[in-house]
Amino acid sequence: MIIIGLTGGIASGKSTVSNYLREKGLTIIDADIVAREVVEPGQPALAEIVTTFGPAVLHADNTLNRQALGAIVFGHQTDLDKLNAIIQPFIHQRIEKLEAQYRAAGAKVIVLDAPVLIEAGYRDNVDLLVVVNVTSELQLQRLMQRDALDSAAAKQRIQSQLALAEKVKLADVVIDNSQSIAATKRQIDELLTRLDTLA
Ligand SMILES: CC(C)(COP(=O)(O)OP(=O)(O)OC[C@H]1O[C@@H](n2cnc3c(N)ncnc32)[C@H](O)[C@@H]1O)[C@@H](O)C(=O)NCCC(=O)NCCS
Ligand SMILES: Nc1ncnc2c1ncn2[C@@H]1O[C@H](COP(=O)(O)OP(=O)(O)OP(=O)(O)O)[C@@H](O)[C@H]1O
Repeated sequence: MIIIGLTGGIASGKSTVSNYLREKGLTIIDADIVAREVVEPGQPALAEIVTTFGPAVLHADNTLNRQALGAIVFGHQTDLDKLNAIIQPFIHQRIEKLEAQYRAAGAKVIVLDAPVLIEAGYRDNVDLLVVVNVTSELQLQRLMQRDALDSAAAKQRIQSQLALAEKVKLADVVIDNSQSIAATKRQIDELLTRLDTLA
């Protein structure tokens, strides 16, 4: 089974790319979804988060208040490091379990869509690293627009990650998402043709 790692910067277009790959029939593991599952009420990661950051990171119904936790960790590296140390092992464990399930089911190719794939030390677990790239101006503009953030908050989130230019250096394949979505899809089609040839 070939594992394709799909990463990029925040708002660089990973979801846009992975949605198209899903449309084309590929199996996707979405790390953002996994990251939500491991903090559901009753999960050990949530209990550790509350012990570390206090009960203000919970809603009244005991679900995680993501906005409150995001306001603490984005822009405060020490707190982000603490959150990563708690949550990343649970995310890894769940991803490995999903990979094993897909392998057992006979999948030939799976895509791991993870925004902090490289930062989380997952580079060596994937066979091909695809990085979705965009100019810094467009990244900031698209992030502000999508998440209704002001420029300072958007920049804090961008700076919480390894610079996109550094990720590009580690990539096997770079998809440039600075033009139209149609142009991006054409690059993905080319990638799929190359994968077909490899398989
Ligand atoms: C801090 C949290 C609660 C904020 O939740 P919120 O719903 O506001 O944002 P969401 O989870 O949709 O993330 C939005 C984007 O922020 C970026 N981001 C998320 N986590 C991180 C992180 N640990 N480091 C750097 N950037 C991150 C990603 O680009 C992501 O796509 C949440 O991001 C979280 O639990 N993060 C830690 C888990 C993690 O590392 N997730 C990434 C998937 S491996
Ligand atoms: N080529 C494009 N042209 C115009 N807008 C785009 C293009 N690609 C993506 N977008 C828009 O930019 C925003 C960010 O894209 P997307 O959500 O796919 O990024 P992401 O990398 O998955 O982000 P995150 O790391 O936060 O999960 C979205 O609002 C999306 O609709």
